[in-house]
Amino acid sequence: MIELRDLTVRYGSTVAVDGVSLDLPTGKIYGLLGRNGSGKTSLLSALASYRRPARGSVRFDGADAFENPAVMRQTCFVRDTLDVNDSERVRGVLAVAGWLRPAWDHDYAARLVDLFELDPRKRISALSRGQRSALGAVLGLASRAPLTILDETYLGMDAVARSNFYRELLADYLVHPRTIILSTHLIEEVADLFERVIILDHGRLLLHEETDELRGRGITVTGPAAAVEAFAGGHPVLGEQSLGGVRAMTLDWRPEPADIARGEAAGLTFGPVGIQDLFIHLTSPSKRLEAIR
Ligand SMILES: Nc1ncnc2c1ncn2[C@@H]1O[C@H](COP(=O)(O)OP(=O)(O)OP(=O)(O)O)[C@@H](O)[C@H]1O
Repeated sequence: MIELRDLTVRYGSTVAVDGVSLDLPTGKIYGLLGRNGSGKTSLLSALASYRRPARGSVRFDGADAFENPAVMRQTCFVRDTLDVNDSERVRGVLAVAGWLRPAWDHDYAARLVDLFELDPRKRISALSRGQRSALGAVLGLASRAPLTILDETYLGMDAVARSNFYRELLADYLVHPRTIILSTHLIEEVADLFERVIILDHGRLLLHEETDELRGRGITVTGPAAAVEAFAGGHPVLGEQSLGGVRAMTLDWRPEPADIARGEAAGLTFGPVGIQDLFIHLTSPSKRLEAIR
């Protein structure tokens, strides 16, 4: 169990993380979401002992995490800076990771390097943005660290590389379960990987919930625009999209089976709530107070 208690991170007078308390059972994939500047990187930096909290604590299985060598060996924090020397070569960075990381898998790292078409001889300074991201993904996955934190590392990757990354992450996690925290703005793309979702808003914890429960908070109804609008009645709308005469509306409402049957008879189809719609709804300024219900 990872326990955050009243975790507070400050930069001078800026409070980046404001009294966050969270219990994170190990062996799950977490999605950490929040708008720009909401405190995600600051929280993850404190979690990985990169930054001393101004107040509060992080405990791993009861042990204080800050600058605790035993805990730090178990933690792999990959952020976009990669924390490597730009004059280093890819193969050198991988060799150091293999030396530092107790569970590093050399063969797996080599397979990932091939998959992402990385040239091991290249210097870090010569990598494109996407290649740097791919190297971050290799470092994060092949470390097999009990706590693996990926802070928007895959943002620079193209769609093919990201899809390879998501597939690899899930496949490797199923064989080697560990705690993985993914911070991302590509919410809908990654949401299927999340077992739990954590949302930060202005440094505070807005929500920590099972993904399935979140998806069940409402319903998405799709069909001819007029029928969708009639079905929606006055229920709060979390998001909507239109294409031609077809409309999809996400509603903050759990209809009864009889309502669904009535809707289906009118040609409507139903699905779960999109995490991104919910995120936008919950973090838009007027909705913040409704978040914890
Ligand atoms: N080194 C720093 N010095 C001063 N203020 C900082 C520093 N790093 C972050 N902050 C401030 O702390 C707050 C939280 O920033 P943080 O980087 O943790 O947010 P984030 O959720 O990761 O944002 P983004 O999604 O834009 O990457 C912001 O107000 C930011 O301006």
